[in-house]
Amino acid sequence: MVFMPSTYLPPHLATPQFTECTAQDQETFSAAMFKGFHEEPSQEEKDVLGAVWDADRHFGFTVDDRWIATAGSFARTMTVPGGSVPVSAFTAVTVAAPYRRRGLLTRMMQHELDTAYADRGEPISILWASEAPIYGRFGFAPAVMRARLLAETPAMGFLPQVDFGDGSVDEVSHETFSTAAKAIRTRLLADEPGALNRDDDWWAWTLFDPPAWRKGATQYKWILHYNRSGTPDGYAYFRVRGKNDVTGPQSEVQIHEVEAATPQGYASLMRYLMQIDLTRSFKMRNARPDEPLRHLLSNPRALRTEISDGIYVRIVDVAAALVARKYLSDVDVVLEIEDVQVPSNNGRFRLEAGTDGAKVTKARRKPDLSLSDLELGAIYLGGVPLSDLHRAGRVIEHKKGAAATVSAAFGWPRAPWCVDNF
Ligand SMILES: CC(=O)SCCNC(=O)CCNC(=O)[C@H](O)C(C)(C)COP(=O)(O)OP(=O)(O)OC[C@H]1O[C@@H](n2cnc3c(N)ncnc32)[C@H](O)[C@@H]1OP(=O)(O)O
Repeated sequence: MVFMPSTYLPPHLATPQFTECTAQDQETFSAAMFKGFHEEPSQEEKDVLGAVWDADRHFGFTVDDRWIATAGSFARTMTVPGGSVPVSAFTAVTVAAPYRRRGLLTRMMQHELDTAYADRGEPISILWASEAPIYGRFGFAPAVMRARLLAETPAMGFLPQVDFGDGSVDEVSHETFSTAAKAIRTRLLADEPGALNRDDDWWAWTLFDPPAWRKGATQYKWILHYNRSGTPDGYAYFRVRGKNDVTGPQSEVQIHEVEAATPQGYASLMRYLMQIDLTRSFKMRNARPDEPLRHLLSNPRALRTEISDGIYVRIVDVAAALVARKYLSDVDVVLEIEDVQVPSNNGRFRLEAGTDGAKVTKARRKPDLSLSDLELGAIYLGGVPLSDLHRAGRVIEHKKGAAATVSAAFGWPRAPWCVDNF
């Protein structure tokens, strides 16, 4: 006989209670969350992730003191064109199978949208979507793309004019790597829209390398590029998946992150990674959509590129988000925004902006463009041109030429990119 507590109610009779986390809930909350993702992490993984966990930002639904739905966020800072902004990095979304499709996710999302700016001053919420159709209805738009790069390395070859500089690349210990990489990334962060800040705990999570995640490949190998005077100015980390067949060695290099302060450092790191003995191919699961590697190659066709959605952006407060970034050209425009979930975002906003920053005021005059929060999230980081959304019929142009003007102003020389997993 199966024992049930006397208060037990089967799912169709139970009423889930909205519940905010306390520090004491960490273990039961994360157990429910991992279950929702079909994951069974080691204690070490729980500890490393636990170090960045913030009880005050997590919530969900309980039934009889059991978590049956989870969600929450991390406080991060994201680089935006010409600046940076506090963001709510939304995550840990699960609803237990017996309670799915009863509107619990919808209620958790509304809580996030009601509190991100009003309570925490975060005008933008971002997330990685487990499945692409889930979040558009809540105003989250794919705004940062990621590229999956694959190539047979012997077929690649570098252009003769590539400048590899006069430094060198070396494999180093985790400790040496971590100290140098933190310093290099701190210098580069301001120029990388979409990138998230990392404190020491986030670095520990980023470089975390448990055997269960290697799937037959080596542990991470850490490399630095040293410039002519011997100062590290670039880094990469990667694994090698050993493979042999009758034709000989066929190992694959799996690259996780490459950062360099100079073109020479970047080219040298890439050459190192493409020319490791006994390897014949490489794979990079989350490369920049505008990864410069292709411009180094004599045979660019050897590089296969698959673009897919990366970070989703939700503008939670229109005015605060628009003034947080800079613009590539001058623009004075009235945007009419429609936002179903955040009433204060509805209406007409005058954006007077340029290379020095922006001013946003509520407007009375006729709009130049009409769009919803979803389109605004998509264009915000400069990765999706507004003119594309206009051509797709998702932005209405009331004043001829406004779509092109606003599209140019929202653009940025670098495509947004995010390699941080949260
Ligand atoms: C940021 C992150 O953490 S991403 C991780 C998301 N979580 C997961 O993938 C874990 C496994 N999945 C789940 O736990 C759940 O299925 C969830 C959280 C995705 C959905 O929770 P639910 O409580 O069932 O969602 P809810 O009932 O509020 O659904 C709202 C709407 O979204 C739709 N929807 C929900 N999940 C999906 C999905 N996976 N694909 C497409 N549509 C979906 C529903 O059909 C519903 O549509 P409707 O309003 O037109 O009827």
